Amino acid sequence: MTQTSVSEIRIATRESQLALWQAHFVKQQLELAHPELTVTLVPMTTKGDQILDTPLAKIGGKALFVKELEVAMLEGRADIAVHSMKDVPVEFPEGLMLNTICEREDPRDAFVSNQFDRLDDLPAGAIVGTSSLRRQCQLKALRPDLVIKDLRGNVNTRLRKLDEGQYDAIILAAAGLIRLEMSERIKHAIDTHTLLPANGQGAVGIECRAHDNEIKALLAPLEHTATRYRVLAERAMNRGLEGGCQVPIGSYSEITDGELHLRGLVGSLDGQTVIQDDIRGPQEDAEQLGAELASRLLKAGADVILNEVYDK
Ligand SMILES: NCc1[nH]cc(CCC(=O)O)c1CC(=O)O
Repeated sequence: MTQTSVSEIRIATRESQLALWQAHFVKQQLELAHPELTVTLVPMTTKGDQILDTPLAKIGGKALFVKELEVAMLEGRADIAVHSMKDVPVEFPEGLMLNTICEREDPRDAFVSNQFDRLDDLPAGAIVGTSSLRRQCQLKALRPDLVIKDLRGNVNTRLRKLDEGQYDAIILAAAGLIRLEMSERIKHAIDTHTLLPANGQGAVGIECRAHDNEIKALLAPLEHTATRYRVLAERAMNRGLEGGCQVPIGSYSEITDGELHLRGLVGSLDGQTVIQDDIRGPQEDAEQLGAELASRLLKAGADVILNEVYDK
């Protein structure tokens, strides 16, 4: 038990099923680590949850999903916010910080379909649903014959649209399906060499007030060191590319015996140009490795691609 005068932690959370699952998961972990502690959920709807019919890239990107939660923490209506790391903007507002990164779930993208078992089985002209520019560009590069159609909404909405026959297959993060106990919908987890995941995919992070030492002490047992290094490297790469909003960027890292291996990708929206590189180094250098890989990618032509994407 940590010595602290804090007896309650309030978790600001979005109301989507996945967000609630993650908040409950953190609540459970906190209660396990600190049996005396009361943990409550403060659910709220964000702009990102309200605007469901417009591609994310057009409405300002990921920040829309976290703003309300951050304001609640700054105003003292909540103490922590639980995020999917891949939805957390690379920079934090003054007074808040990302304190904790929990152990990563399956980081891969999942192929979900009612008729087909694998990406390779899709016939020419098959309609694949995803709104992620990262998935779109990699899919187009792999299979220029597929038709990629926008797909927004929470996990259940996306599955419903597939079941209604609007798509032949959809791509979702495996982690979301696993957490919502729908892993039977995963026909095939696409290996990371075929489809490079988004930075932080599958990892849950906890944000809190930067100077709230009591809360930080209570969060400490939830930290997973290897996941932290990996996610820090991936995020540093995105930061180096200024990949704050929705962009066709993939970054994924693994650690073997303390050595971190980071792979990065920037692609054009049509999938015609894909720039890839990788870097290795001690896990402690996670952020430098990410920054270094970003500058290599920029030099190799990612700057031109990204400027085009931002202009659109
Ligand atoms: N962009 C929405 C989002 N944010 C996190 C996940 C899944 C879980 C995760 O990556 O931690 C998803 C769903 C998806 O991309 O299919």
